[in-house]
Amino acid sequence: MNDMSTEGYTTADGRKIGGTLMEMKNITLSFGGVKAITDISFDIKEGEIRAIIGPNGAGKSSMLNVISGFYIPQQGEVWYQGAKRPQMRPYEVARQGIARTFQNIALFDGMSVLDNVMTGRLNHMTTGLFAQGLWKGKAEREEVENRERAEKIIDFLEIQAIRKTPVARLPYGLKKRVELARALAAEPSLLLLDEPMAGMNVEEKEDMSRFILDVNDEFGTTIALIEHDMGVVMDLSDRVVVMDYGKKIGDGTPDEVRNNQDVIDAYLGVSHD
Ligand SMILES: Nc1ncnc2c1ncn2[C@@H]1O[C@H](COP(=O)(O)OP(=O)(O)OP(=O)(O)O)[C@@H](O)[C@H]1O
Repeated sequence: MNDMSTEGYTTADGRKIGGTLMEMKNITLSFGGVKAITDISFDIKEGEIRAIIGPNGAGKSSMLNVISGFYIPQQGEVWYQGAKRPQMRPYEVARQGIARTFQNIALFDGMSVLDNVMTGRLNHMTTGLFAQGLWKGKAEREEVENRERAEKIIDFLEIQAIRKTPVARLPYGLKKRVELARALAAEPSLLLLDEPMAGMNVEEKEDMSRFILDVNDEFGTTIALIEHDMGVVMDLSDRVVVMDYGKKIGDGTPDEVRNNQDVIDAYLGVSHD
């Protein structure tokens, strides 16, 4: 059965957005007595930058974890590339082309930037150790391709100068960029960013915003990001889902969401720089 909408749209800045890539249908997720997500539905279209925002504890991380297969909702369906997704482990979701970054950086601290980015290529290594022994040529070709791809992304995100540096020595903002590089190395169809700007200073936030826009523009990558800070995402996103206490209270373009009374109420008294 194909439930994929072909309906796209054109953004205010003239970019063409395609049909539905992912659809969350009536998702409900509880932890014991705590309902983290209550009956939420929304879609993500090909090529768009889609944000999920909301105050503390709204359920944003839980939703990202449902998309990436870390949490299995008690109710609802996840549709991806036109098919209902069966229950899957996170590594299987990753193999389907969904890559993510984490709120708390999850890199290999002792390894160089290049080696960390190379770990993003693991899903593209078809030759296992045994096969590498039998078909040395194929394994070598694959290694060269993987390296070329990693280097291309390193150039693109302007981290060439630190490609040999162990990640542990990098400042926070650069670590976040390396994490983005690693996720991109997987050539994802859908890139999930978990609070990519959290803990950053204004300049780092501006850099990260620019890289997110450039990635979307250059590689056509569909991006879904969650963010606490409403101001940051409004300039960046094509459409925004707003969550509050596990419920969806708004969904639309940044302008629509900004003028939504429920959203204004939810954010009143909540500081967001
Ligand atoms: N593993 C868990 N076990 C129990 N409760 C959880 C778990 N994860 C989240 N929750 C609860 O679910 C609700 C939603 O949390 P979630 O982390 O998804 O919100 P959030 O919008 O991402 O918040 P923040 O902006 O603070 O990161 C909260 O009440 C939280 O305490």
